[in-house]
Amino acid sequence: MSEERRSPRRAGRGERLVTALDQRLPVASAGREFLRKSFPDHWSFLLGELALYSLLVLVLTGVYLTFFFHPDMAEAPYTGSYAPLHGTMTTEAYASVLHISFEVRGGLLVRQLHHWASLVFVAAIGTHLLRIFFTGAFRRPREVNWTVGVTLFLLALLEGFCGYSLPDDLLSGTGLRTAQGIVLSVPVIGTYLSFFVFGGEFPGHDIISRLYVVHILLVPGLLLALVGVHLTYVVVHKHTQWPRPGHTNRNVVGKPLVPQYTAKSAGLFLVLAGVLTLMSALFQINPVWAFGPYRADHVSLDSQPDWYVGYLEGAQRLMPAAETDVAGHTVAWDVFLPGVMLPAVLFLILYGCPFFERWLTGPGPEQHLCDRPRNQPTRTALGAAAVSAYGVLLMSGGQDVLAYLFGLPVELLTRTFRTALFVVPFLVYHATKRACLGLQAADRRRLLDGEATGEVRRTAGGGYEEAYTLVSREEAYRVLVRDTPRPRAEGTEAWRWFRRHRLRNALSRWYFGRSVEMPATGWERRRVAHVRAAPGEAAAEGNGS
Ligand code: HEM
Ligand code: HEM
Repeated sequence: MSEERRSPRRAGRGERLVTALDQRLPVASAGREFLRKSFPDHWSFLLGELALYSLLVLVLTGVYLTFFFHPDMAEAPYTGSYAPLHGTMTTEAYASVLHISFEVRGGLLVRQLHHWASLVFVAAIGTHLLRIFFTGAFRRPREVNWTVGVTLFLLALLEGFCGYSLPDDLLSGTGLRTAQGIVLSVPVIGTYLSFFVFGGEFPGHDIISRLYVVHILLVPGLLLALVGVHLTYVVVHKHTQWPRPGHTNRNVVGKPLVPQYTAKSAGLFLVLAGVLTLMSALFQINPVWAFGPYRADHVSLDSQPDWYVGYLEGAQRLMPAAETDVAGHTVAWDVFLPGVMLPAVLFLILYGCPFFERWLTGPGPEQHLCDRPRNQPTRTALGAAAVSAYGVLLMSGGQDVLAYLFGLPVELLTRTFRTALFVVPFLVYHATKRACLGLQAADRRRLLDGEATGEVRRTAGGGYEEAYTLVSREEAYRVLVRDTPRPRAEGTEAWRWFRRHRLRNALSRWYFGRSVEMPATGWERRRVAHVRAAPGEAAAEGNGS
């Protein structure tokens, strides 16, 4: 377990206040070590906090909205202040959203703030997940925290979808209709499930009030409880950090929680809240009055879900029509595969990531230093390919809008995206892997030949040469300290033991087999001798298994 680095310094005002309170109420003494917890100074560590603070904005704005929102599907003619809809039959829910938007003081701002915050929330979680993935911060001992994180991601998507459906406008109703189609496509139990969820025929009279309970009670409760578990794990395991001189697998170097980190973090919250408020004041989002209330026989041309659900929509649009009859039950593969199987497989893969890598490496030491993505070419290439596949699906979800915008036939775009879904990730995988190996080779060259200073010198023989300097100690350390698990090799004891595990061996060679050797012996090693660790620091390449 890591130990935190302390340096002598004067206690700040915040710390003195805490000490004074602690003397009067000793409960805080238990948290003393917590107050001195160090936080590494790198922007990518702020993504998790961005998710945390957008969640806070969501809870605050969401509570305000609950004062005015009516989760009721009873219909009545609209009589509010938005004249174009006067006399139109709308549900109570829809009318209350118009009421929030046009009559409640600050209502529209808070609604827009809630919606913008939800988009930033999911985006922050997504990028946070990618940072954890690409730096290998899910490895031992953080596997369980990764699974807590994936569950948070799942809940966030569910929460966003429920919220989006609450206003009962044409767009949210179209989304619910799609969701019902997906539920119906579940073989054998689909019809019963749909009746159970919607309380009868679609849309019924219950779905909004049910989604409301899920949206304001069930999922936020689970989210907040799991965020608590998630952050407790972060405190217990301590942060990962980037390799630099003095940053080792056994310590955490950074600013203490109180006062420096708290100030920085509070600043981040204020900036986020300010930017979100500005966006909500300036940029319109989800103008439900323009879409009109939901009617089962209406659909607008460019109906689009929020971006994080767009990949599912895209998958549905790309899937060719396919149905089979099995023992009197219709299996609608064209809805079931993209609507149920795709997200299920996606999340299973996400849950499995740390365990898959662990299975390939076998038991190993705890890893507290972040991987530079280039040092794990296969993992990085797989991640990049997955992101590109996600991008293709997202664009396919908007294929009608793209067709309209560029004057292209929708069928042409559908066929193009179908091909792209297979070709693009394949190309991205290979290009990324090559790029990672190329970057490693460039690192090695820079270590051995030094860095060009930009100075050109005249040699004694009359020629010209470029001047080089040795790379800095910090840079060399960053390159040399890396985790390079070896694939299982034939002929060793381990190989004999692992002969029974052919699949595992083959996967291990594919996953860890390609990497550029860094200077390790003889003159090469002497060339980078200035990087040799000071006492107490991790030796160069000492972090590998
Ligand atoms: C509601 C959503 C989430 C919140 C509020 C949240 C918050 C945080 C915070 C504040 C940290 C510490 C700072 C940092 O390393 O960024 C953190 C670390 C971590 N998070 Fe999340 N997170 C969320 C979702 C996720 C997801 C979706 C994953 C992965 C699937 C994940 C995995 C992790 C891991 C493994 C760490 C430890 C990283 C390290 O020590 O470097 N989190 N999270
Ligand atoms: C935690 C993540 C949350 C997400 C991602 C989220 C997302 C959303 C979205 C996208 C909408 C539709 C907004 C619109 O009409 O433009 C919405 C509506 C709503 N949300 Fe949330 N929300 C979250 C949390 C909460 C919480 C904690 C509460 C209450 C305690 C809440 C209460 C509401 C209410 C009452 C509405 C309907 C009002 C309206 O649409 O104007 N939300 N939510």
